Amino acid sequence: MKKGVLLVNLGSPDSTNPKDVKKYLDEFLMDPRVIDVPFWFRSFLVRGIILNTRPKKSGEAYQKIWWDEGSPLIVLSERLQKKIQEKTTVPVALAMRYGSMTLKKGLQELVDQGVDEILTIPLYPQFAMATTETIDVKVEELKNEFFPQLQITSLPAFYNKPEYIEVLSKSISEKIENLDYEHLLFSYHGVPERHIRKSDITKSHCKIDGSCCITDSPAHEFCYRHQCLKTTDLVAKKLNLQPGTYSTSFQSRLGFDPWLKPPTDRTVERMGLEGIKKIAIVTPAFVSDCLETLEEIAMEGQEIFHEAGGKEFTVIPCLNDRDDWAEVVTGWIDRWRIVDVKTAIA
Ligand SMILES: C=CC1=C(C)c2cc3[nH]c(cc4nc(cc5[nH]c(cc1n2)c(C)c5CCC(=O)O)C(CCC(=O)O)=C4C)c(C)c3C=C
Ligand SMILES: [Fe+2]
Ligand SMILES: [Fe+2]
Repeated sequence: MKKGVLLVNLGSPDSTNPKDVKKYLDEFLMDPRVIDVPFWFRSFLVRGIILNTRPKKSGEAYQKIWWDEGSPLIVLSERLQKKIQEKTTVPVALAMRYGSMTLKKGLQELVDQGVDEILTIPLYPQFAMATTETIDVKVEELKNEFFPQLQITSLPAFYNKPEYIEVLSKSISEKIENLDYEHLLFSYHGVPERHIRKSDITKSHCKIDGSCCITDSPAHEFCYRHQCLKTTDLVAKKLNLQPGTYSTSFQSRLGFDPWLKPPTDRTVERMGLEGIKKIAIVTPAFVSDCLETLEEIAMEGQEIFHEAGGKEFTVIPCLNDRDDWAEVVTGWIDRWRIVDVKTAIA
């Protein structure tokens, strides 16, 4: 069998034009694993309310971060794919869960190169319904409909893998080692609390309180909150961060349901109001810099901090196409090529 790899990231609109943003947001927000309510209600919320105003606002936000080559998330993912391809003999393609760089095209690209066994690598460190699960489900649908001959496996979330923690920690220490910061904030993309309960395979563990995510349970394999807290904890141990000098928050809330807490914007504001002058912020739910890091954190977050009295706001870049990160992913691919997926990421 000939093996190939499909890297998968979230996707971006084709341009910052509100028409393109609307098309992209429609596909994204109509995904039942992103807005997980019955179809009629999702349709009413997304097509009847959100898409009337959001595309213009989001288009303006995208304009602030857009590069000459296109969306940062896409360009950075392409650079990573090229670097990995230079390091391995296995064909490596790239696709997005939403937008024009579809999963179908990515799978087809590998099939055209004679590949019949594929490892998909969702470029998300932590499992969530709205990240890893939606990719796995869509790939399965496409396999059943168009590529029944393919054997496909998915790389599980790597939130706690030593080689990932090592490069993430290194990327942070490079930025903060000579920095006189007072607090390091780990800001993860938020999800509605309901998503966490739905993903609880034990149906009894997740209380979304101070204890469940640090009490051993099989639920953790699919608990986004546990996995975010664990990533923070492992990095803190690696960097020898002292208690009280770092914390975790969740950004990008949308809608009125309860989302994971504490929210990043309120946390940053509170720190400024409490007299903290210098903070550093890292965004480990994102492997590539994107709207959520370049605009929501580096621009909006910084403004909120300054308005609340803060002075220095240092944003740590995502792993993007760092050489050591490309090496780590290539290591997983090569171990999968020689043995299997469990060994690859053991
Ligand atoms: C109900 C809404 C959303 C959920 C749940 C959600 C989860 C989620 N998203 C990411 C990663 C990214 N999200 C990005 C943009 C973005 N996210 C939402 C909504 C939800 N995300 C919206 C509406 C948008 C679009 C922008 C906007 O209008 O504000 C991006 C950036 C994409 C880019 O082109 O740069 C990323 C990346 C994760 C990891 C996640 C769950 C863990
Ligand atoms: Fe999102
Ligand atoms: Fe939990």
